[in-house]
Amino acid sequence: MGKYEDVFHASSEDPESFWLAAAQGIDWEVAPRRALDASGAPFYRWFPDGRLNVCFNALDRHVEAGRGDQPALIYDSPVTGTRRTYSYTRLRDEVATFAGGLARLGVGQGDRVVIYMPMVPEAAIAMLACARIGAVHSVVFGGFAPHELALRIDDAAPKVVVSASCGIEGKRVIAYKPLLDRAIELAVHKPQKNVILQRPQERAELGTDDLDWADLVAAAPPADCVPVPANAPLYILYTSGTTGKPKGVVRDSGGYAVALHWSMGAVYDVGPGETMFTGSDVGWVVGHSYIVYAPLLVGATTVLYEGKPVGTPDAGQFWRVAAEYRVKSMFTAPTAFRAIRKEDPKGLLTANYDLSALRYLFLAGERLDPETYHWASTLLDIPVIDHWWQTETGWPIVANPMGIEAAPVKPGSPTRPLPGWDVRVVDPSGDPAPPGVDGAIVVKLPLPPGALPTLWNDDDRYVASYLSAFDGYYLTGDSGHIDGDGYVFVMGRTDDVINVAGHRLSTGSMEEVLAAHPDVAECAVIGVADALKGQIPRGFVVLKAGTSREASEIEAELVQLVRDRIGAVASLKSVAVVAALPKTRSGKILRKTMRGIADGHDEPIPSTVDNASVIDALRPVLRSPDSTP
Ligand SMILES: CCC(=O)SCCNC(=O)CCNC(=O)[C@H](O)C(C)(C)COP(=O)(O)OP(=O)(O)OC[C@H]1O[C@@H](n2cnc3c(N)ncnc32)[C@H](O)[C@@H]1OP(=O)(O)O
Repeated sequence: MGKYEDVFHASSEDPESFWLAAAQGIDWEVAPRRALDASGAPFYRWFPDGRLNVCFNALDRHVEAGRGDQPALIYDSPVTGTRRTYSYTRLRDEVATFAGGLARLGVGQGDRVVIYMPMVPEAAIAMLACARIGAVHSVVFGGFAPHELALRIDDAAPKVVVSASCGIEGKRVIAYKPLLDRAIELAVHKPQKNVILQRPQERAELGTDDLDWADLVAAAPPADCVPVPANAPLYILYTSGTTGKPKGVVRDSGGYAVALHWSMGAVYDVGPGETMFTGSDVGWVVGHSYIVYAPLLVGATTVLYEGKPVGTPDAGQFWRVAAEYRVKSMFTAPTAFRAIRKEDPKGLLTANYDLSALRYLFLAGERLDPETYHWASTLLDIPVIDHWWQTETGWPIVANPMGIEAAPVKPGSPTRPLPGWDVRVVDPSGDPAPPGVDGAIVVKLPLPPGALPTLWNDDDRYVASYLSAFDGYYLTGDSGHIDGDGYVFVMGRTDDVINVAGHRLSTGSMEEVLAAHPDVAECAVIGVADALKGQIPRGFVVLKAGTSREASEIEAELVQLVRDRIGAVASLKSVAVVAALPKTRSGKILRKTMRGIADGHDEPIPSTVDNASVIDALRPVLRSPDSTP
């Protein structure tokens, strides 16, 4: 057996010993004597008798161990021309002070704090400050519109919201405060205070419920770490479901800390004093896990980058960051690499930088197409590691573990399941699919430490969404197959969630927005293949009888409506008014057929179709987004 097989075998034969051994990488106030508590199955808990503080593990313990002068976080912002290095001591002190400020505002253990911020170090400081005092943060991605922020505020019911005066998107300055004000207006729950980081690019006008970040910290005494039970929630992170209401993924403290710490060595091969650069956003789980928590938990240096892979100002910025900070592991989404390749197809800009420290490129967040894989691995001549995981899981499910053993790569596959993950593929009746045959990808319960224990305030939805399709298994919502060598191939989704530039979005929630337009009788939104973003959404609407307005006018309104309600991140740029939508005889819209045709496949027409001529009429519109019916 190879080393991977040995480790995997150890994790599945005796998970209790395996995870208790991994737990030794964490400093506990009370060390756990048990790993798994299955007494409440299907709700599983990890390290039920342990107590810890995640912020202490991320910061204080490294200072106490003599690493206080080492860089913990490097802020690199080409859009503002700023570079700032936080040593572990400085980051610990700034986090402790902000935590003291939050405590002064009445935030205590278990209270929620919503963080709606651009990619500035204060976003990470606010997250760690919550962890320090046992508060639960919920970071909302800055590309979401007020309506989406309001939904999250209502669900999380935060005492305080932390935000900034503005974000910077390429060359555009986006004022955040009006978006926050609008969200609070829309929300039923009203936070007691908003803490606003004033940025020089655009200062916000503060109201009576607002506090300037600088004023808060100026008057705050530093707060100590508050040890919490391992099962205390560290954060809530919302993700798209099949309806407009996002799902609040809960992350526990102990299991997450153990899993992330273990993954840094086993998967990413990054340890104390080494540097990781994750080109993502703190609003996504990749940002939570591999910009903020995991690198700090192991005493590494993390790079927090405010900019884009291209255009800020050029396609060489990721190489610059890698060279300047001697990055060992770089992690980003395939879309970022497709964008770089589009701008610099031969990768000529790499020649300007010393990439000798760069050992690995990790890619996740969406399917890695073989072309991008080959381009990146030929250009960089280092292992390019596709890996697969989800907001729900918190850390990778399937990956080629660089710290254990590098397996031969099969382009199109993220390789084999990591220890802790018993991944299966099943047919619709729950029977195992034979090797190479596509089906639903599921994971046998219990999920390992770090994965979601439930949804915020919604155990029923947790069971209904993830556990009820196949008894004893977690439904990933992804489809694919496992080949004869145990390699997993993730091919797509089984629901109406789409992946646009590594952003997980619900077509159902976009349909809800289109359907709310007064002229729309019915609609469908589908995700179609896109060379740059992987997938993009396209909308199709049928107008109410008697509507006499210009179709183009309504189409433009609908595009704007989705942007206003969900946010720019939805990337819905094309909505077409059509005469009818294809349906089955029972009235179900044939979205899968529409998607197949739009993607240029020879899509079979289902025998249940009500009126095949509707499909014929729609075919040219589906094939070309610009053609009119
Ligand atoms: C493994 C578990 C997971 O999957 S966690 C999720 C992992 N996903 C990621 O890390 C996301 C990776 N993608 C990216 O970083 C970006 O999409 C990259 C590749 C950099 C491209 O960025 P960009 O060119 O802005 O395209 P986009 O599709 O992201 O943006 C669409 C429109 O939204 C806007 N937007 C984006 N972010 C913000 C923000 N924080 N605040 C305000 N607006 C934002 C963009 O500017 C863009 O707007 P517009 O349509 O051009 O006007």
